[in-house]
Amino acid sequence: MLQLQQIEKVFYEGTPDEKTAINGLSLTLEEGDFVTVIGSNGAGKSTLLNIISGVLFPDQGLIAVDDKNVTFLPEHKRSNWIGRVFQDPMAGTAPNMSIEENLALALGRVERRGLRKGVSSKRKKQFKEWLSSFNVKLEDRLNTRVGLLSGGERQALSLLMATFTEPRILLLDEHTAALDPARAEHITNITNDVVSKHNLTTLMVTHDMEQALSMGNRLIMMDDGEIIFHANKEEKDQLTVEDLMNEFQKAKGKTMANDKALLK
Ligand SMILES: Nc1ncnc2c1ncn2[C@@H]1O[C@H](COP(=O)(O)OP(=O)(O)OP(=O)(O)O)[C@@H](O)[C@H]1O
Repeated sequence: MLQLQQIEKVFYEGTPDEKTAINGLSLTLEEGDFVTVIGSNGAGKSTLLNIISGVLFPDQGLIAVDDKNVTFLPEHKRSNWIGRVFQDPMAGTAPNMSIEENLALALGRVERRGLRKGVSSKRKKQFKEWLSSFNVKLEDRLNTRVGLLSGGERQALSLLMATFTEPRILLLDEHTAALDPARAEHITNITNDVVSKHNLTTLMVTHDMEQALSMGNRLIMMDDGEIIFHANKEEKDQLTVEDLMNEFQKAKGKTMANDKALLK
């Protein structure tokens, strides 16, 4: 359902700062695929998500969703079928608006209507149901300003806002990295639940190789804008963190002191 063909993205082309961020990358995702994306700093992971979401356009190559060419479709025209959660809990939600206003806005993006004056009681009931399914105790705080929520609560809300509209593609950009281990685990569990509940086609960037191995049905490793290793479900189930480090070394001829080199 998502096809990336020979994607190329170069920053500052023709200048001394020229940097090839994505280098002839091709990738096809089937409906319901959940791909974890790992790679060293500057490997091109965020650029890849930015190109899929229309924040950036590629210099070359083609992006198709459900066989429709969307390569140069602007970001705002993709927002009704792409959900995205960022690393920064402050991103993706409006801090001065309440939980219910944020949810209504997210819904409005898809239902093609803006924020109405107030939220109907039927809608409030729906919001409460959605929130309680996430087990973060936000269902009785619909009128709380989002800026007052903890990082974990905000990430849960962002994840809900990115998924309750059942987007065609869900993009997760290190969305648990800024959280303490207990909260990160909770968001990880919610992510697994919501992705499987809606059978969402998902790309998740992470620096946590354990997480990359335990989540999803496919894994890709990137370096220098290329996919240097790809594992399907069966292969992934057999892999260890050490295997991933070996693959990285094999592909790049680099020696790593420890997994931090790939993780961070
Ligand atoms: N807007 C930009 N302008 C110029 N260079 C950029 C821009 N965005 C990314 N780059 C460069 O492109 C390369 C890939 O960056 P990208 O952020 O995609 O890597 P990443 O794999 O997400 O890294 P990290 O794990 O550190 O977040 C890097 O060298 C980066 O400096």
